[in-house]
Amino acid sequence: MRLAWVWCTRRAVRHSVKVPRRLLSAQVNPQHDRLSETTRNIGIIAHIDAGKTTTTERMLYYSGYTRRIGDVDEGSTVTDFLPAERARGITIQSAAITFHWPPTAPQSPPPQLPPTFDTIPRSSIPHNINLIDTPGHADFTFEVLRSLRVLDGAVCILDGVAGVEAQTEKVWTQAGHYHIPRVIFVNKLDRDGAAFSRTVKEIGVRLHGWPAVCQIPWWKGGNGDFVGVGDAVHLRGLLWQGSADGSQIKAFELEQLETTDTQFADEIKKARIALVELLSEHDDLMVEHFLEHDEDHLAIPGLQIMQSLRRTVLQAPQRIIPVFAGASFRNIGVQPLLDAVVDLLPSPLERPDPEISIENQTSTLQQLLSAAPKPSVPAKKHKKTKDALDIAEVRNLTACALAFKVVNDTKRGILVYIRVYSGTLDRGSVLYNTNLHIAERAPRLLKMYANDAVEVDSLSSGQIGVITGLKHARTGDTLIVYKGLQMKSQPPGGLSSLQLRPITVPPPVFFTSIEPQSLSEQKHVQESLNILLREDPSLHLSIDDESGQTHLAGMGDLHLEIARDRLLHDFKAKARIGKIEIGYRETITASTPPYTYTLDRPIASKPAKAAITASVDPILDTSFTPQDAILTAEQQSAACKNVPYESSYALPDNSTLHISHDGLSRTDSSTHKSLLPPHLSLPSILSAIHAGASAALARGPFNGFPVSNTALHITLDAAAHLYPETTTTALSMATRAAVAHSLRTASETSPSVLMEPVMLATVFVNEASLGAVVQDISSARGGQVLSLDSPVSSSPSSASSSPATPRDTEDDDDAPIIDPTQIYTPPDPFASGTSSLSSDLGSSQRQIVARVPLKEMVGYLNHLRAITGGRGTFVMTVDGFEKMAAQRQREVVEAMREFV
Ligand SMILES: Nc1nc2c(ncn2[C@@H]2O[C@H](COP(=O)(O)OP(=O)(O)OP(=O)(O)O)[C@@H](O)[C@H]2O)c(=O)[nH]1
Repeated sequence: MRLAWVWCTRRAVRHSVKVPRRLLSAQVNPQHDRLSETTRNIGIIAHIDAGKTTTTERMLYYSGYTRRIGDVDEGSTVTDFLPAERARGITIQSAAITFHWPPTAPQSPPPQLPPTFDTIPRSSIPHNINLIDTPGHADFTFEVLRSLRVLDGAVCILDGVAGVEAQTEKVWTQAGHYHIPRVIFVNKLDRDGAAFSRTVKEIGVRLHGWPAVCQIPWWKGGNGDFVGVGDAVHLRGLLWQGSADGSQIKAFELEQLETTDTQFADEIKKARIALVELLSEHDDLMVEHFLEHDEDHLAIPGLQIMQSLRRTVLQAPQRIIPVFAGASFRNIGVQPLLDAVVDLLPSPLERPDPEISIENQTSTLQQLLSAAPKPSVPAKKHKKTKDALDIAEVRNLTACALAFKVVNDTKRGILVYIRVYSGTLDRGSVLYNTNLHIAERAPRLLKMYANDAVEVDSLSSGQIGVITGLKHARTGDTLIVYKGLQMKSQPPGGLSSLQLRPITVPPPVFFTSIEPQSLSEQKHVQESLNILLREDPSLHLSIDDESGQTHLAGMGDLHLEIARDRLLHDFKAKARIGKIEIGYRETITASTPPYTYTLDRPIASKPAKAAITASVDPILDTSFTPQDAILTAEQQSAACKNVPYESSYALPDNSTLHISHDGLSRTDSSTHKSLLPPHLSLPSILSAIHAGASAALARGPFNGFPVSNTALHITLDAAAHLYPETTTTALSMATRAAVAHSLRTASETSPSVLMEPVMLATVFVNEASLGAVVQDISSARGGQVLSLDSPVSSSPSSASSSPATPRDTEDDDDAPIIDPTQIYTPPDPFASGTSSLSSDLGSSQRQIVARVPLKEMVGYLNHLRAITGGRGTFVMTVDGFEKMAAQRQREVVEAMREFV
């Protein structure tokens, strides 16, 4: 028997399907739901090298989008299109691609939907798949997080030899945090040492869900080459043979297999029984089907099994994890995986209402659109309450989208990838950017097919697409369309502060210096850096006024290495780039008396005069958290204390700013006229002081690192400090000079101390290497081991109660404790020895959680591999910044001096 999608694939490949140019733009409002229903916004997530890019290439090929299969190792893939990605064979920037599954013939009209999917599978109707390929390397975790926000479902790819790896576990948990339904593809089953069963058990134990084995591997003759899969849902064997590109698949019904390969047929039956039993525990309808079919596990139609799987996958939290098998490099298993994407993962219509924040309070988009916004949870650090928005204001909000990625394309310029969350965004719309508070027009809208693009007239709710020609929008910005909005105006009321799924950027812990090679190069270098920053908000830029150097800070050494490569090779910027160094912070230990600085010199050839009084106090915390290190722009600019004559702000790195402005009330401006020069207002003065103070803290007096744990006190005496020539620039410069002087005085009175980033590292090793690794962490690296666990024995509850465990939980305190012996798996023909899988699992893998200074973790992977015979892996996140002991600080400072 030939399968429908085999035929479709061949036909599509033959005709090289090109998506009709106006397919999407032809959609009018009544069709949007139909389009949404047949849309899947999915991501591929996994540990580095598990085979995401290889699998994506096959998906594009079988969907008829490409004519040949790209190869990661030859650097010819479609999705890894940055030269830096192709050179390293890894994915750095997530690429968003649209294709159709099953493939549609050219010019075919949008699909008609049946009244229900009770009698035919969803995968029999062409779906519009927006696929986001995410990077696997820990340095790009933020890129993964950013992608996760716009996904409706995900395929997690596991390496069938390595099993569940550290980064997979981390990303899986993050996806769970966003309640993203997931299916698993166990890849690389063609490789020596592939262990499907062990991997499935690891899924249960380490990913905390019940694996629903939908396919089992088909080894030729029971223990030979990997040739196909046994399909427990539809009770058949699928054999990939007859064509090198994997487009021909032979299906064998169970009855046929019973005569040709009894053992395999028996195993498919066992898998089906286990599947029905498992589903029955989580889905009442499956129990009904089971009873209707006289309790015969094999008699239940495949379609009903698929529907039951879908219901359980869409449950939140997700308890059942469908597992599929294959080897994408050998072109085995990808077409049924695509069917599973369509059949099991949700459409945008089936996703929870997206979170928003509006005037620093959280709510959901639907609550807002129903014109009854009820901000429920006050955002951290903000007490301000919000009046409900005017109904008319909300009605005029015609579209709302999130810019989730910005890419500089050599051919098309800056591409802003967006996901539309409500309404329809039309070509030429004026978009209001609620992060930057500016409006800009969307000149062109595109749907991206990897390197190819199709222009469309509109993008409707649930769709992912690209806007070209935007000059300002950055990754993470919210874009709204407000009826009648002009380019220079802003939407009324709180709408101008509407943020979709706000995300906190983690603090940068590495930095490098960048200097243009010549003055004439300065402009190009600056422009290139600006693009890099628009693309990646986890990069930070600061200018060191004293040395004139620009500092670029990021999340990891690879992160900065890639930024450097992009700058030098992709943007051809001529710049000298320094060594990648750790981003320490420095903090004062003495207070200073008030110091007044008066600026009295021309600025930009115009007379300028302003004065400011500043003093500083140390905040004596010995550590601070990543949340204290980074504040959102809104948090930084919002005064957190509403005393009329005093404004207080939280600053990054656990510092604070207190401005007292006697006589100038925040709540009553009646006195301002007599006290302020006519061209100044209190808000503009406060914002100038804020900017000057932040600039002074960006470079400390001790070693030039950003200053942390410092309370700044500014006094503004309107009568003594403000002059007719006072401008906001002059005020900002005076503040900066006054604060910098105070910091210097503090540092001279009592030496400043350094604070270093400390990481929370989770290291996975074999039992045999445990001692050596623990010894290395605690002695050689000065780390503190917090827990030693066997992942099998550690229950999720004990894991989450441990402060050491970096699992950011799925808000799921009842995650099941999975006993691996209760998980069905087929036998692994290549499993070693006589030990049972569960004891293998329990004894072989150990998990060490430790806090270790970042400095000691630089280059750790190579060392770990050396002492664990290549099997050890680890993940780490910033746990906070801590004061360094005197001896350690001396060593670091000396090393820095040597380097200078
Ligand atoms: N034997 C075998 N090798 C595979 C298979 N799938 C991928 N590979 C190889 O594994 C390596 C990594 O594959 P990629 O597709 O780049 O993996 P990735 O997950 O995209 O990696 P990153 O982009 O770096 O995160 C490449 O050398 C592939 O050829 C498979 O099914 N079998």
